[in-house]
Amino acid sequence: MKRVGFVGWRGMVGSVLMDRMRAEGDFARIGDPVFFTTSQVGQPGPDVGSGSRPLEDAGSLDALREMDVIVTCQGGDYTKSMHPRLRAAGWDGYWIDAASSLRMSPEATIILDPVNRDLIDSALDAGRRDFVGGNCTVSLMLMAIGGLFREGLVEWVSSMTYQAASGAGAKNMRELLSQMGVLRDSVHDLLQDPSSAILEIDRKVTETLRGADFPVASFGVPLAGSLIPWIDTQLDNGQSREEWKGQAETNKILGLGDNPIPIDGLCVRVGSMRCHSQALTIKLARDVSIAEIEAVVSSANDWVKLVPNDREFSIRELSPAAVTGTLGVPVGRLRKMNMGDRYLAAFTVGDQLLWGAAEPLRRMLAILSDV
Ligand SMILES: NC(=O)C1=CN([C@@H]2O[C@H](COP(=O)(O)OP(=O)(O)OC[C@H]3O[C@@H](n4cnc5c(N)ncnc54)[C@H](OP(=O)(O)O)[C@@H]3O)[C@@H](O)[C@H]2O)C=CC1
Ligand SMILES: N[C@@H](CC(=O)OP(=O)(O)O)C(=O)O
Repeated sequence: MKRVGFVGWRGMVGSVLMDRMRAEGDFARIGDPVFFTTSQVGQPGPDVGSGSRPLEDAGSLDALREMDVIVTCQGGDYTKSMHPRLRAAGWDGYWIDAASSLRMSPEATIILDPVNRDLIDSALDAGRRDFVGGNCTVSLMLMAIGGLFREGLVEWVSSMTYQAASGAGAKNMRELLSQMGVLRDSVHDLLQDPSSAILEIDRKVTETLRGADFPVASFGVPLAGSLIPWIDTQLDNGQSREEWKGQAETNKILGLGDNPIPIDGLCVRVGSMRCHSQALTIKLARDVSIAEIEAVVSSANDWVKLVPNDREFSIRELSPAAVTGTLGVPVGRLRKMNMGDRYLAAFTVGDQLLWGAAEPLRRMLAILSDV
């Protein structure tokens, strides 16, 4: 792997990717990293160990065609604009992408190597060149309960999500914090006074939340002190696109094309910064003991972490506050439900910028270094 081009490296997902690559010493394995930009051509690029060079033009087919591998975190519009033209021009390098645009293309493989390394290897053997990170919610769910799928224990899954502001972008993370600040400021004086009436505080907060001045430019509606029960666009069947991805991408990642496992649920945005959480209802293919389920879940990969179904462990270890910024994917609240012995409850949390976005890309690049 000689020349690796990075596009979108200074965005939110790209920055997480760069941090992880630095932390793992990945740049030392890349002969010649080349950094591109859509807006800062010629400005100094990052120094990843061999000095800074001017940024190249991410819109230049000629410059991109020089690359053996292109890693892009620039977004779907960029992919739609550049990828077909590069391929049409005969470029046969590897394209590693964080955006969703190419995911369901028959030519593309969705990458989550702790779960589907076999599919990735088969795709490489077959000469495939497009490798795309999965939707964050899907990847995190599979990192958590991939063992149950692997053992054929899943008949269907319903995933109810609690998704972080980061999934909507950097501006949205800022807006969430601004909203929190505005709410707090609106009752600053009342909060100083321990004897003030809580219903008066609540009334003021609600008034602020609904006020014309409340900062909602990015989300369109309040998120702090509220939630948003819709993520991504609206489909004709009543699902949101985020909900549609659950079944479509999971089955593609697992290579279950002809025999898809039903997966559905409601996706909800909550006031978490960068961790997505999911409450799962899993219909088991057969009645299996909780001890067996725990063994299967916890042995699936190096990052899944079983949290005992115990109050103290759950509130301390199974939350965005505990997980944010880490690669661990805790799974807990594992218990059989009132509906019957084949109905399993689970709760899982994961950092959506790490396993949900940057980490599968980083690892794909590492796999290519060994090809
Ligand atoms: N956010 C998420 O959770 C996930 C996102 N993705 C995919 O990744 C894509 C990129 O997402 P994300 O990283 O959130 O996008 P960002 O908006 O953070 O970054 C995208 C690009 O915006 C440009 N940019 C303009 N101003 C700035 C600035 N002040 N700081 C940094 N970059 C700036 C940069 O391009 P340039 O240098 O060329 O100007 C950058 O590469 C998404 O479109 C999506 O397809 C995938 C999984 C999860
Ligand atoms: N849609 C996700 C983030 C994301 O970028 O997803 P995708 O990579 O599937 O477009 C969210 O809002 O939380």
